[in-house]
Amino acid sequence: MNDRIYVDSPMVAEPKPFDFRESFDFFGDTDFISQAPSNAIDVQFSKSMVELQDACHPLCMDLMKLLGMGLELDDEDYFVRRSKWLQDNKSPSYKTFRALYYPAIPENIEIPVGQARVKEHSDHGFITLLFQDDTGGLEVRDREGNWIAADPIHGSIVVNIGDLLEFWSGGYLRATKHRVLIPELEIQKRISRQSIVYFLHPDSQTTLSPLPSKLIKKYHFSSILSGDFAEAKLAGVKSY
Ligand SMILES: O=C(O)CCC(=O)C(=O)O
Ligand SMILES: [Fe+2]
Repeated sequence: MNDRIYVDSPMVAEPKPFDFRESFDFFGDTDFISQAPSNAIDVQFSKSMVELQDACHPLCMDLMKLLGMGLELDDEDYFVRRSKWLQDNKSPSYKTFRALYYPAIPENIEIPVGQARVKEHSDHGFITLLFQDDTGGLEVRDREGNWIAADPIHGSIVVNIGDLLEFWSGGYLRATKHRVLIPELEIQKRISRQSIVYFLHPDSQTTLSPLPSKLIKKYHFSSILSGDFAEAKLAGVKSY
């Protein structure tokens, strides 16, 4: 499961609003990168990305513990225990570390009405760590449906709840809807934006069964493997 995926978004010639960005995903076991010769630029880039990804793991562990405590689970390590990839890079999981680049929009391209850098969506996984530069444009939706600007705060990251955690918690925790708009100021429209996102998923073999939490009153499902849930999401299945 060694994979690096480059996704190139079309910049022009799409009739409807499209996502205006490029991304580079690190998925699966990344050990092969540290063994690669270190002269090529993309290898340097990859090594830095993997270093940053690994550096996130103590934080991932803390956040998982906090979620366990917040849900009043007797075992506060409930989520940590189901994410063996935190210690063992080879433990299969759909976790994905993504570098995003939103190119400056050239002056000769008219920005269509409704054009976003990323359209409204929620992420598929457990939680997402989101690092953004100081360009701005990221917005999150609250429970009342209002959009709130998640303005960049130096030294901070945004943590979003994903579809998998919404499902696993029987809807008690809601997946955060978010989008990235093109800021109004003309000058800002013509600069690029960068962000890095870390989509966390439990180990693929983890069974998502009702959580032992007194806070969750009702469940509408019995169980599914985390890997099957992620596959279904990637295949566009909407019912989860
Ligand atoms: O670039 C951002 O700030 C958000 C990216 C995002 O939401 C995503 O890739 O799922
Ligand atoms: Fe997202």
